[in-house]
Amino acid sequence: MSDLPAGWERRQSRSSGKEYYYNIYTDASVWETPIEPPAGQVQASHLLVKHAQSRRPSSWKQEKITRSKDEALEILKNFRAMLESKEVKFAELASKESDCSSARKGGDLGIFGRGQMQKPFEEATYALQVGELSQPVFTDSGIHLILRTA
Ligand SMILES: O=C(N[C@H](Cc1nc2ccccc2[nH]1)C(=O)O)c1cc2ccccc2s1
Repeated sequence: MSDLPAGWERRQSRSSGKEYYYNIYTDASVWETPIEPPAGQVQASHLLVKHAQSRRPSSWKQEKITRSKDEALEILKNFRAMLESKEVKFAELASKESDCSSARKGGDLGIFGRGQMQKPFEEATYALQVGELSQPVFTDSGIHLILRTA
């Protein structure tokens, strides 16, 4: 049986009996078999809070984002406290609150290598251990919480 990347569990759907996969870090469930990223590549989920100075101050959540950068940081710090206290799971919170279109996938960005994401985001992700949640990370898109998942 192919072993799964760290953090993933194989489960059986009670309704369909089909096998699915559950990630213990994000609480995300997916049908497709998770794969280990190729050497030198990583996988991460994130929750993005945009602000008026974001490169694109608009999202699926809010057509015109007017909050200040300081307000965005306060909001994100509150989300981080909720995640740390296990009050809410990452995928659930990101799906409701992230200003990135990856919200519809619980914040999952998939596998990426160096040179693909904005530098502050890349550096922060590569510095995390698998399963670790970042401090707030600032990019031109806004302010992020990053959870490295592989
Ligand atoms: O750049 C994206 N979305 C932008 C916001 C954003 N800016 C980012 C900067 C670094 C990493 C993720 C980021 N997401 C938007 O919706 O305005 C991406 C969305 C998605 C969705 C699925 C997989 C990768 C990506 S990258």
